[in-house]
Amino acid sequence: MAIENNPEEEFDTVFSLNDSPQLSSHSEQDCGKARIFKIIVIGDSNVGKTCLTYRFCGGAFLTNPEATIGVDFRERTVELDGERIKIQEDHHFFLCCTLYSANSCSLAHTHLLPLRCTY
Ligand SMILES: Nc1nc2c(ncn2[C@@H]2O[C@H](COP(=O)(O)OP(=O)(O)OP(=O)(O)O)[C@@H](O)[C@H]2O)c(=O)[nH]1
Repeated sequence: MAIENNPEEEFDTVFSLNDSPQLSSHSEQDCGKARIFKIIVIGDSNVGKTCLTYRFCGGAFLTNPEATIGVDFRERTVELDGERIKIQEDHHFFLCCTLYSANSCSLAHTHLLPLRCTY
């Protein structure tokens, strides 16, 4: 069973360079303790990638999202079976375009791609 963060205390997120630095509360101390899982979220523009990841990492729905240019990055630490696990999430619009052209398939929904796990 996963124990979720208290969003107000442990919401780790890194927004794009244009956003306020006060929103980031990433702790360097956490990096060495938790196993890290990286996830890529891809999908067409305006399908809800930003809101989905913000909701997962921040515990709240983003009411006024702006279009993401390039890549957005957030992370969240959860406790699973007594182990601290850090989930790092990138969401990409450009990668989606690349996959869309390569596969000639529709990416009308948000997709989650597990990338790798590091210690
Ligand atoms: N009704 C509804 N609207 C949603 C939901 N998730 C996101 N939206 C709306 O969909 C629009 C796009 O959401 P974003 O999260 O910015 O979408 P995105 O895929 O990150 O868009 P890009 O940054 O352009 O790639 C916004 O107006 C959101 O308010 C949802 O679950 N339900």
